[in-house]
Amino acid sequence: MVAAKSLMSLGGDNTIDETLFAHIARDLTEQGYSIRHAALPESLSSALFTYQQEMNGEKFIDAGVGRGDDYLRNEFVRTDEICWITGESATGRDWLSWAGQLQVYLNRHLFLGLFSFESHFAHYRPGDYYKRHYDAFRGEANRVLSLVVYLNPGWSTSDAGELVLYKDEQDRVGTKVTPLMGTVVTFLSEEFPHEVLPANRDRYSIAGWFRVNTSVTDRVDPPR
Ligand SMILES: O=C(O)CCC(=O)C(=O)O
Ligand SMILES: [Fe+2]
Repeated sequence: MVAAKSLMSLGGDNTIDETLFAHIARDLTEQGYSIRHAALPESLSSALFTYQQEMNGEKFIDAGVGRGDDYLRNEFVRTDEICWITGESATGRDWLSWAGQLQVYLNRHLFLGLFSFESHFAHYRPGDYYKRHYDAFRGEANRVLSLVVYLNPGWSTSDAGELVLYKDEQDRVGTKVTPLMGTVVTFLSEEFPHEVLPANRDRYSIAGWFRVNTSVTDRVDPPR
């Protein structure tokens, strides 16, 4: 019922593609990360692109302020600006619904116990970066799976701004991901250090995290 509803709200050619979810699940099982090109449903990425452009920077805040989780962030390591996606707009809801379906699929097939999802738009101006970091620290945070999608049509190699995903603490080479429209990256938050290299043009993306529920009697986490 819920699935049927969000399918309808995506409309047009934007049917939920379980094949993609299956590929992501297999990638995660085999290697702990997944990089899929031209993967996000096209009408969803173009709606997100338009929405993001129309916000015109007004709702963005410097990354590193604004949420309880920000102990994971630090202005010395990142210079981008962000805007949390709350589901106030139809486009935001379509995005959250798509991520929700991925969550349900992964829980069903990989038993990850993903409990909630949070995400934000990010804007890296030319020269902005996010130094090598983990999205979660082993045993400390409840972010278990990171999800990044890119909203940059026509990105070329000379635009730089790649995500570099390292396979472990020792890896200094990594795998470079071009932040091209429609690419979907998923990885286990505690396992893979990664960084965003400076770009030569404005770079737009959505970064999100699936969390497990680590609430205890006197502490609700994630916060309501
Ligand atoms: O934009 C990207 O490629 C990754 C962003 C990131 O690592 C983060 O926001 O934690
Ligand atoms: Fe990250």
